[in-house]
Amino acid sequence: MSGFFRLGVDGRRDAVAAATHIPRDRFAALDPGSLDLGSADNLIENVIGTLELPLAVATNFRINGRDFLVPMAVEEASVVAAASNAAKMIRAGGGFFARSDPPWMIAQVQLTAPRAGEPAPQPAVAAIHAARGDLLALADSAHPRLVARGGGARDLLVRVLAPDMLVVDVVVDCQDAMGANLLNTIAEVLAPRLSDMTGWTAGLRILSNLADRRRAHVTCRVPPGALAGRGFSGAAAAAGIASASRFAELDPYRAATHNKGVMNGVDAVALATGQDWRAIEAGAHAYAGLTGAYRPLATWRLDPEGWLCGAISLPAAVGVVGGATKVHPAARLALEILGATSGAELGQVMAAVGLASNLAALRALATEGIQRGHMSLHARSVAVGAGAQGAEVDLLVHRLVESAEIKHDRAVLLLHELRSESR
Ligand SMILES: CC(C)(COP(=O)([O-])OP(=O)([O-])OC[C@H]1O[C@@H](n2cnc3c(N)ncnc32)[C@H](O)[C@@H]1OP(=O)([O-])[O-])[C@@H](O)C(=O)NCCC(=O)NCCSC(=O)C[C@@](C)(O)CC(=O)[O-]
Ligand SMILES: NC(=O)C1=CN([C@@H]2O[C@H](COP(=O)(O)OP(=O)(O)OC[C@H]3O[C@@H](n4cnc5c(N)ncnc54)[C@H](OP(=O)(O)O)[C@@H]3O)[C@@H](O)[C@H]2O)C=CC1
Repeated sequence: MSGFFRLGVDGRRDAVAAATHIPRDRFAALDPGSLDLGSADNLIENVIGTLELPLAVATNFRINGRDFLVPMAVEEASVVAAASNAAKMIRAGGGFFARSDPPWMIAQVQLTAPRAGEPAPQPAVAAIHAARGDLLALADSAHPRLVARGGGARDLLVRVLAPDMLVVDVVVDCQDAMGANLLNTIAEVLAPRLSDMTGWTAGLRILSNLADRRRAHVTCRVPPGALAGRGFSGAAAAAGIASASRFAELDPYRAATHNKGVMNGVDAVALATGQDWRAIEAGAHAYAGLTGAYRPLATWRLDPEGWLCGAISLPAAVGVVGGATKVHPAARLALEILGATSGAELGQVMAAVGLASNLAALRALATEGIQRGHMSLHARSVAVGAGAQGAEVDLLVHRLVESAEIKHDRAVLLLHELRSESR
C-alpha cells in the first residue's frame, strides 16, 4: 500500500475497507465520540468525559508470510511513519518471522511465617510440593470453561524469598485472554488451602506482570540495499545500527531510550486494540532488567553477507477476548482490521512493530540524525498548536521546516506573518 499516507482520511478508510473486506460503514466506529458517555461511565469510575487520540494504520507489515494492516493509537508524530518505513525495509528481506511461547502466566500467593523469629520454611515447602496435584486441580476448578478450551493450571513452584516468606507461583495457560482476572481468581481460591496445609499466613494473591513464560519472539533479516538513504549507503547504515545495538547492550542509560523506541510501537498497538498497556510496559521493563543489568529488548547484528539481523523477545500478556476489547468500539474495529485470531498472534504483531520502530529510530540516529524525519512530521502538530487552520497548516509546516526551528513561539510568529501576507 505504497503512498497510503498521501491519501486523505476517507481515502485511507476506503483502502483499509477494501483490503480487509470490512464494510465501509463500520468505520463510523472510528469517528470522534464513538465511545459514548454511557459506555465510558461503565468502563471506569468518576467519568466526566472521554479523551481521544489519533488512530492510524501502519503499512508494509508481513509476518510469517501474512500481510497485516496494524492499528496504532499514539499522540507522538512520526511513530506510525517510522514503523511503516522500517516494515518496508524488513519486507525487502522477506518480512518478520514470529513464534510464541505458550500463553502461560503466573499467579502468585505470598505466604508469611506464622511466628516472627521462628521461621522454618522447609516443612511448608514440602507440604505444598506433596499436594501439587490437588492444588492444580483446585486451580482448574475455578475456571472449568478455560479448561474445556484447552487452558488451565500447568505447574506450581514454591520459592523461598526469605526465611519467613514464601511465594507460590502457579503457572496457568490462559489461552486468548490477557489473564489477569482469571489468574487473580485462581490465586484467591488457592490461598486458604495453602494457608491451611502449611499454617503459614496467606498475604497477596495476584498475578505477576513479569510474563516471561509468555513471550513473542520475532526476527528479521534486512538486505543492506533496503537501508540506504539520503547521502548514506545501506552498508554504512547497517554497520551503524549494529553499533547502536552494542551501545544499548553496554549502557543502561542508552538501553532505556532504545527501549522507549521499541515501546513507541508496542504501546501504540496496545492502546489501539484495547490492551492493558500498563501491564505490557511493566512486563517489558521487568524482563529487560531480569538478568540484573537493564538490557535492550531488541538487538541487531550483521551476518556474514552483510545483512542486518534483528531480534526481539517481548513478554506478551495480551488478549483478543476480555478486558476492554469488546467494550470500546474503536478497539473492537481495530482488532478486526488487524485480523489477529489469537492472543499469541496479537503478541507477535506487537513485537514486530516494536522491532520495526526500533529499526527506524536507529537507522535515523546512526545516519542523518532523528530531527529531519521526526521534526518535519512533528511540525504539523506544532502548526496546529499555534492556531493554523485548513490550508494554513501545510504552508506553516513548510515555513517551520525551512526555518529549522520547530517551536511554538516561532510557529506563532510565522503564522502571524503568513496571515499578514494574505491580507
Ligand atoms: C519519518 C521517516 C519515516 C521519514 O522517512 P523518509 O525517508 O522521508 O520516507 P520516504 O519518503 O522514503 O518513505 C518511506 C516509507 O516511510 C513511510 N512514510 C514516510 N513518510 C510518511 C508519512 N508522512 N506518513 C506515513 N508514512 C510515511 C511510508 O511507509 C513510506 O513508504 P511508501 O508509502 O512511500 O511506500 C523517517 O525519517 C524515519 O523513519 N525516522 C525515524 C523516526 C522515529 O523513529 N520516530 C519516533 C520518535 S523519536 C523517539 O521517540 C524514539 C527515539 C529516537 O528516542 C528512540 C531511540 O533513541 O532509539
Ligand atoms: N496486574 C494486572 O495486570 C491487573 C490487570 N487487571 C485487568 O484484568 C483484565 C484482563 O483480565 P482477563 O482475565 O484477561 O479478562 P476478563 O476476565 O475480562 O476475560 C477473560 C475471560 O474471557 C473468557 N474467554 C472467552 N474466550 C476465551 C478464550 N479463547 N481464551 C480465554 N478466555 C476466554 C473467559 O471466561 P469464561 O471462561 O467464563 O468464558 C475468561 O475468563 C484487564 O482489564 C486488566 O486491566 C486486573 C487486575 C490486575
